[in-house]
Amino acid sequence: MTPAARVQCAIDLLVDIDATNRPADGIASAFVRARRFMGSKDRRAVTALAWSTLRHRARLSWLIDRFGGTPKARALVIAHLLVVERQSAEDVRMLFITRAQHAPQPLTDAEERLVDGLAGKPLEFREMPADVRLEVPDWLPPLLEPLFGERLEDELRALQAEAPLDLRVNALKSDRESARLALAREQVDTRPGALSPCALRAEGRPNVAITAPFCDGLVEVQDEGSQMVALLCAVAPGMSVLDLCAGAGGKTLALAAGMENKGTLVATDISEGRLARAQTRLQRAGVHNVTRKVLDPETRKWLKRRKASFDVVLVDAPCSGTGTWRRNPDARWKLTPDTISALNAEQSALLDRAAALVKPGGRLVYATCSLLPAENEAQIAAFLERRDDYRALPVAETWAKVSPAPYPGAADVSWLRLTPASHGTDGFFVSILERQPRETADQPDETAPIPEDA
Ligand SMILES: C[S@@+](CC[C@H](N)C(=O)[O-])C[C@H]1O[C@@H](n2cnc3c(N)ncnc32)[C@H](O)[C@@H]1O
Repeated sequence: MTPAARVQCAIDLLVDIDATNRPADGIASAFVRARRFMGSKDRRAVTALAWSTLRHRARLSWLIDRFGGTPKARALVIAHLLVVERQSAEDVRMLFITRAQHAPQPLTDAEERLVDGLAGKPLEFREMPADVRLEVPDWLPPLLEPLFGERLEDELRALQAEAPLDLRVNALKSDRESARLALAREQVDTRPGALSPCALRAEGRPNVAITAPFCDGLVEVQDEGSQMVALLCAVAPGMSVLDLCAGAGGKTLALAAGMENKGTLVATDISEGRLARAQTRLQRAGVHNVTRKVLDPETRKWLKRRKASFDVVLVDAPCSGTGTWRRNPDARWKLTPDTISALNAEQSALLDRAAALVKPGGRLVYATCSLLPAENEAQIAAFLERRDDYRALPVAETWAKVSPAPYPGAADVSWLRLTPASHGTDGFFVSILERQPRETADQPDETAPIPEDA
C-alpha cells in the first residue's frame, strides 16, 4: 500500500471505532480481516497511526477546535501528521493529492486552512485544560487526585504511553532462561521482568505469536502486573481453586502453572466466547487440570453445592479497565460515571458470591485492572463491614513468598496497587482476604443461599 492509502485506511478505521461503543482492538481485527489487500506491514502502519491518533485525541481535538475544523477522523489524522509526526504542510498535502488507488479524497478548503493553521504548531499549549493535556475525561482527575496527589500528572501521562510486550514463561514447559534463549533464536530479544520471576519483557514490539516458543506453549502474552495478581493467589499443587471471572484465561493459565497441573482449577465466566478462547490457550500451554464452566443456571446450581469448599477463589472483577488504558487508548472516551456505578454494584455482588465459596482458612483474592478507589479499596472496606469472618492479609507477606523483588507497595495498607508510572506494569489492585477458621469467628449461616450475580 502507498503511504496515502495507509492514511485513508487509518481514517476508515477511526470512523469504525467511533461508530460503536465496542473496544477498538476487536474493531481493528475485523477491519483488517475484511481487507485482504493489506500486508502485515500495512496492518501495523495503519493501526499504529490510528492508535497514536487515539492516544493524542483530546489534544488534537482541542487544536482542531482552535484552528478551525471539526475533530472527526479525517481532521484528527491530518492534525496527527502535522503536530505529532511533525510532517510539513507540503508533505501532508502530497498525501491528499495522490491519485493512487485507495488514496484519500483531496483536501477541502476548510482542511487546507487547518493544514496552514496547524503546520509547525506544538502539540501542547499552556491554555489547554489539564484534562485535555492528560488525555482523560474531565470527571476523572478529581476521582484520582486524592489518591495520587502531586503524582497525578505523572500517573496519567504514563497511561498515554504504549505498553511494553510482556511474556509469562510457562513453568509447565520451560524456565525463564531457556525460554529467553529460544525466543532469541527467533530474533525476539527479551530481558527478565523486574517483579515477576516468570516475566520476560520484549524489546520493541515483535510478533511473538508466530514464534515456536509461543506456538509450543513455552510463553504466553501477559502483562507483568497481571502475572503478579496470579502469583499473589499463592496456589499450590493439589489445591481446589476457583477463577470466578476467568475470561479468556490469562490468569487461569498462570494459576494452573502454579498448581503444577495438580488439583482442581475451575474457570467460570458469564461470557461463553471468552471461555472458548481460553481453551486454545490452555491446550497450547499443556494445562489439563482446568474445568471451564459458563455461568448458566446449571453452573450456578453446581456452584451452590460447593459452598465453603475452595482453598482459593480469585475474583478478577469486571471493572473500568482504567489501569489498561495504555493498551486501549479509546476506552477512556467510552467510559462514563454511570458505567462505573453499575460496575461497583457488580463487583460487590461478586465479592459476596465468592465469599460463600471459600472454605474456612481459605483465601478470596480480589483484583481489578482499575485505578479508581471506588472499585478497589472502597469495595474491600465495604466487604469487610459486611463479612466479619474475613480479614485482609498484608499483601507484602505473600509477595515475599512469590517474588524475589522488594515489595513495591505501601507499608501502611494491606492491599497493593501497581501503576504504569510507578511500576512499569498495567494498573492493578489486589487484596487478599482470608476466611477465618471456624473456631475463631462467627460464621454466617452456611445454609443461606449464595447471593445471586449482579
Ligand atoms: C477482568 S476480566 C477477566 C480477565 C481474566 N481473568 C484474565 O486474566 O484474562 C473480567 C471478566 O469478568 C466477566 N464477568 C462479568 N460479570 C461476571 C459475573 N457476574 N460473573 C462472572 N464473570 C463475570 C467478564 O465476562 C470478563 O471476562
